[in-house]
Amino acid sequence: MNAKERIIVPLDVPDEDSATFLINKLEQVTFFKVGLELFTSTGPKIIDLLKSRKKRIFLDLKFHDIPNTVAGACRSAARYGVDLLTIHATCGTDALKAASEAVQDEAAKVNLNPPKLIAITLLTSISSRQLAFDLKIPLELPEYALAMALMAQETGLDGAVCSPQEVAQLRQTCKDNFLLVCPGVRPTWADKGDQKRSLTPAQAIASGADYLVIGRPITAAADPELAWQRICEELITVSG
Ligand SMILES: O=c1ccn([C@@H]2O[C@H](COP(=O)(O)O)[C@@H](O)[C@H]2O)c(=O)[nH]1
Repeated sequence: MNAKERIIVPLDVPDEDSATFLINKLEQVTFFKVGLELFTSTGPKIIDLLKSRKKRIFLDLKFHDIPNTVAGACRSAARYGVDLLTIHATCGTDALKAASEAVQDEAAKVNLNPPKLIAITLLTSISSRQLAFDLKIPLELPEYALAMALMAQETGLDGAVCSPQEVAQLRQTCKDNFLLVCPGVRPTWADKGDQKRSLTPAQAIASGADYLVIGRPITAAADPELAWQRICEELITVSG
């Protein structure tokens, strides 16, 4: 995979027209993420639109519910034929197993490739202080993120979402084929915004990330295509 294919651009916009505008501006981008804002607005229409443009799709709905409910949601998502799908690791092992079985089973029924089901370890907007004081979790942050990733791996998930600051440790400990997807990535020239545990794109790839989710540094730039190209050039120096 070349550096460009490792960048996933989130379409964090309110409607189909705004999404279409970005997709058109970013012609060379091959992988887009559809999250809560856009999917809640457009429903599956946006999936059809991206497929008609031959784009890869990360459906980032971050399921978090009881086993029966997440399994049902995963069945519905598996019918879209998307590439990546998220669930919170904190659903626990029963829900993760049910979700994983559901995507495999439903995709086979409809004769599609199952989406890679990946677990959110700890949102990249959470700091160590918030982990301790807001979430009341007594572990150190890297230890907690690793525990969530290992639980996901043991329950049969395909990968995890983690911040670039934890990815080296997860890469060392998890299996080679366990996908590691990093949001919270920021070039030195971009604003961090609400992201608390960021590294640059080149640092994240050098630390072992398979994919980088990079949104506002590209989508909020005056020239999104130029911002994307600048990031690609920075990445080529580490991954070719
Ligand atoms: O822990 C997480 C999980 C998902 N995200 C999503 O990634 C993008 C990041 O966008 P930026 O504009 O680059 O901050 C966004 O869609 C989040 O929902 C995350 O940031 N952290």
